[in-house]
Amino acid sequence: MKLQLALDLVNIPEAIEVVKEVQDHIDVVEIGTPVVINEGLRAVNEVKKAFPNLTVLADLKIMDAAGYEVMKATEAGADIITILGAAEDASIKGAVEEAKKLGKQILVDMIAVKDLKGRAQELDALGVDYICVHTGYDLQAEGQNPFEALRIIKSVVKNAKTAVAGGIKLETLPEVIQANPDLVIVGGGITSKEDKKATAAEMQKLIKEAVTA
Ligand SMILES: O=C(CO)[C@H](O)[C@H](O)COP(=O)(O)O
Repeated sequence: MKLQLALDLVNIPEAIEVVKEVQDHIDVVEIGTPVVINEGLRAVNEVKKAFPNLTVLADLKIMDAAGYEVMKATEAGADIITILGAAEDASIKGAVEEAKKLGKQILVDMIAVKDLKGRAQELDALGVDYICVHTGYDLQAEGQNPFEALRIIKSVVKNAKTAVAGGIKLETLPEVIQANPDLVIVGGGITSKEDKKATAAEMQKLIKEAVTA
């Protein structure tokens, strides 16, 4: 089980500062969709250059022209690129094919997918690397969380790794860990804290304890 830090509400220098602080306690750093919208793929490039040993995920939430966008994110230095589960199968196949060619990975974000079970099974058969349940900010604001969705996809996904995102905090991490995802994605649960390093370290500790238990 790995820990991914999601950076959404920062510019490039701020992103680099946050990663400097927590780098010893995370496995993956996500350049969030708002950062890519504000700064472009340059954000992926700058963070990868600053932290070549960290896995960098570009949260492009691709919906179309998938092969091309995966190629551009890869050129910028991304190791994992996201596509939406709601995209056409042709787009998913294009993303997977391009990523495999370039030695990169595809994470499918299931945000807004209604038939989680059915779509997860289809995506699993299409050879994606990760299937991620995600309660976005707009549904978090309505009090929703991704915990039940994680249990649903865990019951059907056979080949892909599973991931979970959406408002996860130190206090809710134990419940997430219990469902045993391969990747736990945390944004505000770390970035909103005064002591980001200590929070990430505590999260990493809980994950390590669970993995070795
Ligand atoms: O992709 C995202 C928003 O669309 C976020 O990166 C993801 O939800 C994780 O951030 P948080 O833990 O703050 O919810």
